[in-house]
Amino acid sequence: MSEQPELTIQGWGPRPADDGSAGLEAAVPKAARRYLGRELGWTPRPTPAVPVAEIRLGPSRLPDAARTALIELLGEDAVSTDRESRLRHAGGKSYLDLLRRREGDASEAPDAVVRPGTTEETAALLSLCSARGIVVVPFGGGTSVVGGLAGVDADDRPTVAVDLSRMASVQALDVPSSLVTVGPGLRGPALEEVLGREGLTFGHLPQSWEFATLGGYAATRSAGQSSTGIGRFDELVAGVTLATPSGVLELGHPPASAAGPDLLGLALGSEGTLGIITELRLRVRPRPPASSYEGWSFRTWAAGLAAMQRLARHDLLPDVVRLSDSDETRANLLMAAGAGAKALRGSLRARGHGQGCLLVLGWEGLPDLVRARQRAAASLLRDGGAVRLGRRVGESWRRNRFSAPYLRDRLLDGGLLVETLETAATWTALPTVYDATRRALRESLTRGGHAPLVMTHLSHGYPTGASLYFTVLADRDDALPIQQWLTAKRAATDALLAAGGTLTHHHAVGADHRPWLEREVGPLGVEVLRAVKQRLDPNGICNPGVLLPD
Ligand SMILES: Cc1cc2nc3c(=O)[nH]c(=O)nc-3n(C[C@H](O)[C@H](O)[C@H](O)COP(=O)(O)OP(=O)(O)OC[C@H]3O[C@@H](n4cnc5c(N)ncnc54)[C@H](O)[C@@H]3O)c2cc1C
Repeated sequence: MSEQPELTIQGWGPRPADDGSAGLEAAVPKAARRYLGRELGWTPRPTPAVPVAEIRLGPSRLPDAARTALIELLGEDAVSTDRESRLRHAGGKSYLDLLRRREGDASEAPDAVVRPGTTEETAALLSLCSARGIVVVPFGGGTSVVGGLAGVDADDRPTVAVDLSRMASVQALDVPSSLVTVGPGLRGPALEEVLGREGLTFGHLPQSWEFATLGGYAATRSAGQSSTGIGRFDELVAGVTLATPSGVLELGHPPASAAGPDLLGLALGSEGTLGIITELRLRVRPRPPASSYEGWSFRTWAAGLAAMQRLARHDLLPDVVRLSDSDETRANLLMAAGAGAKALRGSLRARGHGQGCLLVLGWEGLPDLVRARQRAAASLLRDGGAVRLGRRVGESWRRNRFSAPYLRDRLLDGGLLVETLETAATWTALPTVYDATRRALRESLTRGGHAPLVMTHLSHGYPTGASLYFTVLADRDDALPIQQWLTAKRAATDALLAAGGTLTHHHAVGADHRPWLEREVGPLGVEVLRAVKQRLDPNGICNPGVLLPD
C-alpha cells in the first residue's frame, strides 16, 4: 500500500506537493479577501501558531508499574510516553482543538500512546486498564470535530490513547458476497487501492477521507459525500468486532437476521465509550463504470429546496447532492479564480441568477442507468426553475472536494474564526431549522456592526428530509476566541434543536454535544445507554469524556 500522509499537530497540514509556505494571499484570491474584509470587518493579520517546541505539556501521569505492565503486554515499541507521540494524539481537529494547540495548550494530551496489534491484545489491554483505573481513548485518524478525543475524566485518572494504526490491514475479501473484512485503523485511500485491483469500491468519501479511519467512521456514524446514493457509513457495515473490558462481542450477521434487536447498532456511534472496534465487515460494490457530475442554479434557496424534495419523493436523488445557499454560492464563486469562473459569474448574472443558489449533482453507476436517472431528474429540475450550468461546474467541485481543510489552516493564520456545524431535519422542518440556526449564529457573532458570514449547503438527501451543513467565518475575537465560538455554538445548537433539527447528522456527539444528548434521546434513553455502558465497562474507563452527559 502507498505511504500514508500525516496530519500536523496544529492543523491539517500542507497539501501533497506543497511545502506549506504558501500564505493567505496565495490561498485566497484578492476579490475574496476584499469581500471578507468588507463583510466581516476583518483586517487580515498574522496570527501564527506558536512553534510546536513551545506547546506546553505536563509530565506523563502514567505510573511506572502501569507502564511496565503495558510494555509486558504489548511490547516496548507499542508503548510511548514521549512528547511527540503525546502531542500527536492531543485531541482532534475542531476549531477549538486547533485554537488551543495553536496557542500552545496541549492539556488534553494523553499520558501515553499504546498501539495494540490484534483483537486479543486490545481485549487484554482493556482488562488491564480497567483493573488499574486507566482511562482509554481510542484514536483512529484524529479528525474528530466534536471533542471526541478529549480524554477528559471526572476522576482525573491517567489516560492512554489507543492508536489503531497497527490494525490497518485488509484481512479478507469475499467477492461473491460483496464483503470486505478490515482492521479499524485502515484509511479510505488504502482500502480503495486494494479494492480497485479487483474492480471494486467502497465509496465512502467524507471530506476527511485522506486521514480518517474505518473504525472512526463506525464509532461516529459518519456520512460521506456520496451518502445520498450509497448510504451513510452505518448502512455499509455488515458487522463489527467490539472488544470491551468485559469481553469481546461479535455483532451483525450478514446478509440479515431477525434474532432480536440488532446489537450492531450499539457499536455504531458508540464513540469509544463501550470499547474498541477491532474489526469491521463492510459492504463493497463494483466500481461504477460511468459517472457524471454537473452544476445547476436556482434563483432562490426556497426553489432549490422544493426541487430537492421533489427529487426525493420521486426517488430521483443522485449519488451526490449539494445545494448551496446564496451566501455559500457567492463565496464559492469568488474563491474560484480564473477565466472560467469569471465567465460563469457573468453568465449567471445575465440569466437573473446573480444571487442564485448553486446545485452540484453527481451520478454514478451503469451508463444507461446514469443517463436515464439524469434525464428524469433534469426534467423535474427545469420544472422547478433550475438552469443547467453543465459538467465543468460539477467536475470542478469533484476535483476540489478535499481542499477546504487545507484552506482552513491559512484562514486561521490570518485572524479568522472558521468552523462548521451540521444537523438534519424533515423536509417540513428544514426551512425553519435553516433560518433559526443562521439567525442564532449571526446574532451571536455580530461584532462592531459586522455580521459573520454563514454559508449553508444541503447534502445527504433522504426521502424524509436532508442534512444542513453550516460554515461560519467571522473576525476572530483575539482576546477571547474560545469564548466567542462556545457562545455561538451554544446559541446555534439550542436554536436548531428547538426548530426540530437533530443534534448531529454525522459529526457525532463527542464532548462538545453531550450536554444536549438528553434533549435528543430523552432521560430514559440516556439511562439505557448508561446501563449498557455499566455492563460492558463497569469501571468507566472507556472514553468517559464523551457522548453521555455528566
Ligand atoms: C476537515 C474535516 C472534514 C470532515 N468531514 C466529514 C464528513 O464529510 N463526514 C463525516 O461524517 N465526518 C466528517 N468529519 C469528522 C470526522 O472525520 C469523522 O467523525 C470521522 O468519522 C472520524 O474518524 P477518525 O478515524 O478520524 O476518528 P477519530 O477522530 O480518531 O475518533 C473519533 C471518535 O471515535 C472514537 N473511535 C475512533 N476509532 C475507534 C474504534 N476503532 N473503536 C471505538 N471508537 C473509536 C474516538 O475515541 C473518538 O471518540 C470531518 C472532520 C474534519 C476535520
